[in-house]
Amino acid sequence: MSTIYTGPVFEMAKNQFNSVADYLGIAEGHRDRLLYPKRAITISCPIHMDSGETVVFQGYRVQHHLTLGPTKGGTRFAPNVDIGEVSALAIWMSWKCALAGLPYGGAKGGVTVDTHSLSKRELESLSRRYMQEMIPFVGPHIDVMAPDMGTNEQVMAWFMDTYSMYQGRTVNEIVTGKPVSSGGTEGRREATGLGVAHLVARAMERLQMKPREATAIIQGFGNVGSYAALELAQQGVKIIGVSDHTACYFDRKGFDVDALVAYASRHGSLKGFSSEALFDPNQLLVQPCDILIPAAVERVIDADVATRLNCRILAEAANGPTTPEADAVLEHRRNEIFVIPDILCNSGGVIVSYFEWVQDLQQLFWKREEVITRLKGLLDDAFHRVMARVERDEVAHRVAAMAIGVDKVAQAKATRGLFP
Ligand SMILES: NC(=O)C1=CN([C@@H]2O[C@H](COP(=O)(O)OP(=O)(O)OC[C@H]3O[C@@H](n4cnc5c(N)ncnc54)[C@H](OP(=O)(O)O)[C@@H]3O)[C@@H](O)[C@H]2O)C=CC1
Ligand SMILES: O=C(O)CCC(=O)C(=O)O
Repeated sequence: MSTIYTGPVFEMAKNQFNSVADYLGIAEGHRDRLLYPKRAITISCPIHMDSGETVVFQGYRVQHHLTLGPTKGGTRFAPNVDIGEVSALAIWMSWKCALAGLPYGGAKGGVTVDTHSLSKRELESLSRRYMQEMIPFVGPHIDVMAPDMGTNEQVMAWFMDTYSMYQGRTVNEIVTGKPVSSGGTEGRREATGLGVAHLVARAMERLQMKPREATAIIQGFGNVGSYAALELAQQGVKIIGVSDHTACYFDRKGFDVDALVAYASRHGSLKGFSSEALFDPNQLLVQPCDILIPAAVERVIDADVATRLNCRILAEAANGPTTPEADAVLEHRRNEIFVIPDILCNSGGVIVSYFEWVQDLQQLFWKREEVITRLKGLLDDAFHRVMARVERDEVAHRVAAMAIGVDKVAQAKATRGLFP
């Protein structure tokens, strides 16, 4: 099939899917309908810049499948966003939601933009224009957006407000990851990082590792990386390496995570935090540690890096950090490195987004404790199902996790009449 879906990130999602389809015995003739997105929307967002000129930004939204309910997924504002990347991210959302047992298909959206170059007013204009252009294609029972790289609670509030003004009433349930004051839920801000740390704790239990003796390195110090660091530090794990786009630090003595978070929120990045601990970002992932957490962009662990990894647990907080070639290396190293695959590892975010959507639809709001208890329950359930499959079929952790997700979507399509 010739398609618009191209590029290295899409090829990765396709390659992973085909490996899982081989394992599940899905016939060739049924694969395209499971893999290729149902809808891909491309928009142009003309924005009046502070300079007086008008700049047109390209935006996307890809809705992967509609079999289990509305589609769900984040919106990414980043310089290299393209239709292939967004489609891969939407496909991964589908397997992630199905693995967690959420009544959603996957979606993802984005705008090709470097948000660091925008003023707050320009960012608001772009956010509002993006949602305005998407109004015909989204809805609380069609497609529900959320934050991803480069977007945050404020952007979600602008999305919600733009959609609500069009409807003439407040429609909280159109997006998740909103501020609590605008119909957001307690716990969503920290949900992804907290979920990562919770699953790392489960992995440590299985490996009989003690958190107070463990060290961690985290690449990416935004929403996910910073909350994962805070939660792991609470467990007693020593954070010995951190990085963002602007700086990279490594110190075997460990960092004061509260100080890192306070610095990053005051300065907008980690740049300037320390001059003694500055480190080469290209060497960070291969430093010796117990827990390695890529929490930034895709494809940072290729075959070469995988060969040189020096960790016991690889917790994939980012989407798609590990290439299929690296997976082949990790398969040989399966007794050395315990992988928590992305669609399991970072699923805490969409799980609490689901809770937010449910609360908004009911206009009945839960206490933080209830949100977190339910989150941990769903994460534990998914973790145990993945581990049971790994043990039963002796497959890699990623294959087991994806197989549960793909199988659920395939079964739903079959009962609705896709497969004869
Ligand atoms: N937010 C969520 O709820 C969820 C996010 N994810 C995934 O987690 C990852 C991070 O998302 P999120 O934390 O929300 O995004 P943010 O935009 O909040 O943070 C991204 C972080 O990654 C850093 N970064 C970007 N490029 C690089 C690089 N090449 N090397 C090192 N650091 C880099 C950024 O640095 P700087 O600020 O300097 O640019 C920033 O610290 C993404 O893969 C996302 O898809 C998955 C599930 C849910
Ligand atoms: O919270 C959500 O709905 C989606 C989060 C997301 O984009 C992701 O899990 O990759």
